[in-house]
Amino acid sequence: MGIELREVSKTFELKNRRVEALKQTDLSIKDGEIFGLIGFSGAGKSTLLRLINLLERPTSGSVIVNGVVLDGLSEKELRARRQKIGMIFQQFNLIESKTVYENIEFVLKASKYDRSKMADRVNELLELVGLTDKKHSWPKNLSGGQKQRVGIARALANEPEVLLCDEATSALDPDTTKNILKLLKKINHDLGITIVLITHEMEVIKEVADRVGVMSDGEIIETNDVYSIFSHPQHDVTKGFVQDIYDFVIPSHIRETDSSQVITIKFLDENAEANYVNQLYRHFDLDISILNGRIEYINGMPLGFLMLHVQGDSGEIGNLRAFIAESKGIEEAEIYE
Ligand SMILES: Nc1ncnc2c1ncn2[C@@H]1O[C@H](COP(=O)(O)OP(=O)(O)OP(=O)(O)O)[C@@H](O)[C@H]1O
Repeated sequence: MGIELREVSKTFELKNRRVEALKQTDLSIKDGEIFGLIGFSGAGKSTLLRLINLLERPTSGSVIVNGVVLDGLSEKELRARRQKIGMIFQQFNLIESKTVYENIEFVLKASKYDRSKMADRVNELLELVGLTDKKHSWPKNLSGGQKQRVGIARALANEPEVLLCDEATSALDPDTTKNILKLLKKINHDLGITIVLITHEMEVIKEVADRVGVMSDGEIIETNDVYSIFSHPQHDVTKGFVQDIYDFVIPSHIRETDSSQVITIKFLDENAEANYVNQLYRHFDLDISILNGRIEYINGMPLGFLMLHVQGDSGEIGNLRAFIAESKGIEEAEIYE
């Protein structure tokens, strides 16, 4: 089950030109995972996301959600299926003239929800997103985070199997972003809902996603689990995104020569926390000073970076590099400019 895009493409025909927003793409998103799509503006993320619920019709190919071929459905069948695919937006899309309670109730009314159970369902949703005390508030009196919580409650009203998030945290400050991402993780975990989110921030991917697809120029150029994307990015665009989290620059006073070299080591898995530096000091007759260092935790697994300034005999520096190359779980990192 899950979400399958098979040879899907989308071209917009404008008056004087065609825009190939999504080139022919195959993508499988597993049932119950949180899949992140990252890319620069114009990469095609929104187009791909909107193809999953057929808000955009594909120019070619098939969209299959939990075994149902969406592009084979009639408009009426599609409307019914769409209730099983919730969506939240950067600008929240609330109805300003309705209270928080009425905003959620509106979605249930539109789907002809059983009237006798409606109040209970709204209250349950308010509880789930932590807004019970705001149920009679107006959208204009809510913070951005609270507005997005209403958006999430609306999207979950009809018990969807899939939740699509279109830059859902881009209008929020970092702390509020973290809280909303925590809520999305809880929803994914407790309700088993598959989540697809698009973002231009690697922090969001790191915080919440299980797997990630990197988009550039209408294509998914790289797909992997989040740890692998951070530890071994392949494509230059991916390397650029990843570098943002350990933004090391070589200090300008350091002049690199044969006997003065900057080496950045990457520590993988449990080695990220082991004390390799002591070993390096002990084994090599070199002056080693630490210029920068950081450990990231990605889905609970550590990934460490350590930038060293190494001075001494160039042959011995070569030995140190060979030691790093031979040691399991550590390797030299490229510094992507
Ligand atoms: N309805 C449309 N009509 C014409 N061109 C469109 C339409 N929607 C998107 N595009 C074009 O398709 C390309 C991909 O746009 P899309 O919005 O999918 O990218 P994105 O990665 O989501 O960017 P952003 O982060 O800025 O939203 C862009 O060149 C965009 O101008």
